[in-house]
Amino acid sequence: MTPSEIRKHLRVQRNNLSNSDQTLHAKQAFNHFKQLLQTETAFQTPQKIALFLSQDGELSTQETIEYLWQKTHHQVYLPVLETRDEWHMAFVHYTAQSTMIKNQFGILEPAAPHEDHLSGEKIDWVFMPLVGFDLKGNRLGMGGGYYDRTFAFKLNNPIETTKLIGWAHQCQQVENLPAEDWDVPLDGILTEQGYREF
Ligand SMILES: Nc1nc2c(c(=O)[nH]1)N(C=O)[C@@H](CNc1ccc(C(=O)N[C@@H](CCC(=O)O)C(=O)O)cc1)CN2
Ligand SMILES: Nc1ncnc2c1ncn2[C@@H]1O[C@H](COP(=O)(O)OP(=O)(O)OP(=O)(O)O)[C@@H](O)[C@H]1O
Repeated sequence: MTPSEIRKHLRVQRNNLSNSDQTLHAKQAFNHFKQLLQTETAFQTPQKIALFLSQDGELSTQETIEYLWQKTHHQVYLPVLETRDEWHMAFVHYTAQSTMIKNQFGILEPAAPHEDHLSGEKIDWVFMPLVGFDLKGNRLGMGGGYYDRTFAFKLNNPIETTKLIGWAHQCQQVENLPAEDWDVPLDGILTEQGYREF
C-alpha cells in the first residue's frame, strides 16, 4: 500500500470506533497520562505541554487538558498554523479563557498576536495527533507535513530536549510505515493500552 492508501485505511479505522470505545479509550489514555506525570521526574517542575483538539475520530485529549488546567502547575499549548511562514506550526498558550478561531481545516485555535507564538523548540512535551504509527516510532499524519517541518530541528540535533509523543488509538498501529527523509520519529507513544518509549 502507498502512504495515501494506508492513510485512508487508518482514517476509516479510527472513525469506525464506537462512541463507547472512544469514551473508554479517552479515559484509559488519561489514566496512563496521569501515571506518566507521576513517574517522569521532569514533571516535578512546570512544563510546557502541547496537545491538540481532537477531531475526525482522534483519541480525545479533553479530559487530559482539563486535568492539566485544574490540578497541575503545567502550561497547556495548542498548535496554530502559520500560513505566512511556509506552512509551519507554532504553539500558543491555551487556557479556559482563550478566544478560539477556526483555521483553514476547521480546527479551533487560540487567537494570539504573533509575538505570543512559540516555536517548537520552546515546548517541553508535544503530544501529537497522528493517523498511523509503527513499531519503530515512524509517524503518518494528515499529509500536511506540519509536524515534520516544525520539528525538523530534532533530526540534526540529538541533544534537543523537546519530547514528541504520539497520542492515538492502538488500532492506528501498523508494523512498518515507509519512512521519508524528512519524517521526524516519535520518542514515545501513548494509547489506551499504555505509554511506551521507542
Ligand atoms: N486535531 C488535529 N489538529 C491538528 C492536526 C491534526 O492532525 N489533528 N494537524 C496535523 O498536522 C495540524 C493540521 N493539519 C491538518 C491537515 C489536514 C487536515 C484535514 O482534515 N484535511 C482534509 C481536507 C481539508 C481541506 O481540504 O480543507 C482531509 O484530508 O480530509 C486537518 C488537519 C495541526 N492541528
Ligand atoms: N522538513 C521539511 N521540509 C520541507 N518539506 C517538508 C518537510 N517535511 C515535510 N515536508 C513536505 O510535506 C509533505 C507532507 O509530508 P508527510 O506526508 O510526511 O506529512 P504528515 O506527517 O503525514 O502530516 P502532518 O505532520 O501535517 O500530520 C511532503 O510531501 C513533503 O514535501
